[in-house]
Amino acid sequence: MNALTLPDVAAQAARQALPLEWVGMCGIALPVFIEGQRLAAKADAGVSLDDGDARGIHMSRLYLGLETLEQQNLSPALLRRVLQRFLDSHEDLSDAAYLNIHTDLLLRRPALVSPLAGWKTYPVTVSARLKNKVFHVELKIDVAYSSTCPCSAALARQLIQQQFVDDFANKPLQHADVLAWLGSTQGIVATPHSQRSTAQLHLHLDEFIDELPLTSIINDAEAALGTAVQTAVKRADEQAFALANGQNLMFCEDAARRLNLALRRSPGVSEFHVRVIHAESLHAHDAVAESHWRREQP
Ligand SMILES: Nc1nc2c(ncn2[C@@H]2O[C@H](COP(=O)(O)OP(=O)(O)OP(=O)(O)O)[C@@H](O)[C@H]2O)c(=O)[nH]1
Repeated sequence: MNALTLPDVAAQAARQALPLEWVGMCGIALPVFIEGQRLAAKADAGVSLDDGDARGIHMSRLYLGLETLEQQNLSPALLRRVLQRFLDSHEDLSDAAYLNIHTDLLLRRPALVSPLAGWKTYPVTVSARLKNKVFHVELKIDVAYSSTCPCSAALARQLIQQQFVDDFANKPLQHADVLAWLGSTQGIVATPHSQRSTAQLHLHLDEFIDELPLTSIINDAEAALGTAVQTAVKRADEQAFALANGQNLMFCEDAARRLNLALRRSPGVSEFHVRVIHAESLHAHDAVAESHWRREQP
């Protein structure tokens, strides 16, 4: 056996005494359980280094502190336990502990009309912090949806009206002729442009919340928008999607306002910031709107 002890550089004094706000590891691969599903995740784990004289933190203790995340459903209570373990393993060094978990939530979504269903991924980040015994959790969720430009729709309708005037001027209107005209590209001469769009939701949760309201927030956001992107699609579903788009024409401002009004009613949410991005098909750039809300303190 080697009688030499292993050198421990972290235990040495720092060359330049200075506290640090965050020290840790980013991008640690691990499985997590969310709503009963085992998902591949990446974790960022860190603590503050308040003892400015200490050379370093103990990375391995943070790494090992993540172990319980593999076995139990991700909940605020579990996150708090992990953060407390970070602090307990860094007594006299750290006052604050941080954990981000990045994953893709997989939800099975039904088709609009047909009995089909399929999977959709929602990029999610769960961020937790424990500082001076105050625990804080935030969620970031991306929700994809379709937006049809209301201006483009109005301009297209005007062209269709103009075409109607041209095609039926000075002619007695026959029901069958009008019906055929309505079903032709010669009659419906223009269509509005739509784009795949993303709502980036950043939510602060109440301190004593029991569960992470991931699915309910996604459901609230998709219901508010009315045009969530679909999974398995037959023609009947596509037609229902066309109707949903026609009945939910949206500028990015409309989408941001809809989300704001819906999310402020979501239980357990104390504050949020919404950013919607319409990846325009009219332009080569995006249309973007942001909105913020914070519950008033009683
Ligand atoms: N603090 C720190 N450690 C690092 C860094 N990069 C790699 N490490 C390594 O992380 C490893 C684990 O550190 P510790 O947790 O202190 O390991 P240990 O001293 O064997 O474990 P304990 O006995 O629990 O303190 C060490 O081998 C460090 O060299 C860094 O930038 N900072």
